[in-house]
Formats: sequence, C-alpha cells, structure tokens
Amino acid sequence: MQTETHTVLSVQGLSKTIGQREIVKNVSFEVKAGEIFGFLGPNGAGKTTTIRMLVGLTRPTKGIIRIGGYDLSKQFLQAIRQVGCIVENPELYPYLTGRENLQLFARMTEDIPPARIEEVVRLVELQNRIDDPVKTYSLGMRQRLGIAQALLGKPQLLILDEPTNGLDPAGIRELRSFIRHLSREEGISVFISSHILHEVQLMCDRVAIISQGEIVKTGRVDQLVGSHAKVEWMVEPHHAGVEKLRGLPYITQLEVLNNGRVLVHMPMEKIAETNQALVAEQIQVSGIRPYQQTLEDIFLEMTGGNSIA
Ligand SMILES: Nc1ncnc2c1ncn2[C@@H]1O[C@H](COP(=O)(O)OP(=O)(O)OP(=O)(O)O)[C@@H](O)[C@H]1O
Repeated sequence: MQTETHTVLSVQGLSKTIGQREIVKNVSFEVKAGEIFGFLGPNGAGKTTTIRMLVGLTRPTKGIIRIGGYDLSKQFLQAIRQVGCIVENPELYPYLTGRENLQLFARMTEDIPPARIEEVVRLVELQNRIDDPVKTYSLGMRQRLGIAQALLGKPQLLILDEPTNGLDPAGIRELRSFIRHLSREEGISVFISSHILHEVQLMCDRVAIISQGEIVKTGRVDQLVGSHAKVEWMVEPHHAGVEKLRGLPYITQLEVLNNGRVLVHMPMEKIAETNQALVAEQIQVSGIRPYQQTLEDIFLEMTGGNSIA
C-alpha cells in the first residue's frame, strides 16, 4: 500500500562527465507522490542533461536513479514504465487529428485500452478539438496533446523539460492551471524544468535550484520564500539613526533605499521591537509592509548575483 508521501523519484549522487567536463555534479533530490517539483536553473546549468539521465537517454557517470522504487540502471523497463515525458517538443503528426495521433501512439505501446484515450483527452481538456488536424492547433494545444500522449501508459511521474518555452502569457497561465488540475485528478507527480522563476514559484510545491551542475538549494517554495522574510519600512529620509538598526542581533541585512525606504531582513515577529528601536531614535515611521521575496531574489543570493536568464 502506497502512502501519500511515498517517493516516486529518488536521485542520489548523480554526476555526468562529458569529455573532461563534469556537467552534472553529485545531484540528489526526491520527488514525492502527487507533488509538482520544479527544477530551476539558468541556461546551461545542466537541467536537460539531468533529465536525459532520468529518462534513460544518457547514462550517468555516477549515481543512482530510482523511479517508483525501481533502479533505472538495473530494472530499466520497470522503471521507465513509470514515466511519461516530453524532453524536446512533442512528436506529433500534423496532418493527423489529435485522436489519430493518440491512437497511433497507443498502438505502438502495449496494453493501452481505447477507453484510456478518451480518459486522457478529457484530462487535457481537448474534447472539442480532438478530431481536428494537429496542424490547426495552437502551440499550447500541441503541448497538451503531447502530455496526453505521455499520460497514456498511466505513469506515476510526468517529466516536462521547459514546458512553457514558446508559449505566450495566456498559454503559460493555461498550462499552469492545467498542470495543477492534472496532478490532483490523476494523483500524478510532475517534474518541471524551467529557467523562469516566476513560473516555478506559481506552479510548483517544491523546487531544487541548480547552478553550474550543482544543486544549490532544495525546499518547499513557500518555505524558501517565507524563510527569507524582508520588511520594508517607510521612514523619514536621510536619518542617520536608521543605521543603528544594524546593531540589532536579529537583523541580518539592512538596505537603505531612496526616498526613506529601508529594507530590513528579519523575522516577522520582531516588527514591534524594531519599531520601538526606530521610535527610540526619534525617527518617524510612516509605513511598514512585508516585502515578498521572489525565488529570483533567493536565486541571486544563492548564486552570488548571477542572473538566472
Ligand atoms: N553532449 C555534450 N557535449 C559537451 N557538452 C555538453 C553536452 N551536452 C551538454 N553540454 C554542456 O553542458 C552544459 C549543461 O547543458 P544542459 O543542456 O544540460 O543545460 P540546461 O540547464 O538544460 O540549459 P538549457 O536550458 O540551455 O538547455 C552546457 O554548458 C552544455 O553546453
């Protein structure tokens, strides 16, 4: 009996060296059942190389990959049956209809009953257009048909490499809500690579941040963002007393911005105490508001200021 939090994908000490260069370095993470997991990093960080190893397209130099409990290097077929994936763009026949594409794919794969085709069409919400030729589909609809194809074999894990690439903002929004719906309806885990922090932040439950082949951070999105709470204070400009806040032990960072705005890195429960310190310095406070850090801010801190894109 599988519990809700069993591990669907486990990666331990994964490395890949090509020529003299170690492209993926000792990468470890786990994806739990039903979780949407973001794999985030700038271009060239090693995301695609990692995914190619996860789906058996290239062999790791070192490390263990377990999918649904099966060791990919020893029980390849059992392990790979647990995965549906789109690594590059979905391979679709443009002159066939969506349904014909799915039927063709189902025939090439064993054990897929026709009823499953209807099920995946409903899951990806393509019922109204499934009998139209794929060449009339938008990029977002092609993505969804590709996902339907990947879902035919009822995988436990869906792997999507940069699924928002090429989509317009409306298409990205649609994909985001669709992935959430899918994960809930099918109870499937989704592994999504992306270089777009905003997307990952909105779509994923947990993320691993990869930079130059190494994982620099893993955690729940809400905790990553929440643990780096910043508070923005509106105070009278150019007051030297503000600098005294640096002496408070719980303040880890203080940035004096223009127009009397001060960004303070601190625990939220210390707001009243900080306010008293400002009042003691006879500084007028005209406003306080939490400053919601984005994953982008965290990424910049992690990678020492190298931008993600
Ligand atoms: N077959 C290869 N031979 C040599 N170098 C490679 C090979 N495959 C990837 N690389 C290099 O490894 C690094 C990581 O590439 P990878 O494609 O995994 O990154 P990525 O994070 O997916 O980035 P992108 O989004 O740009 O694809 C890059 O510097 C790339 O040039």
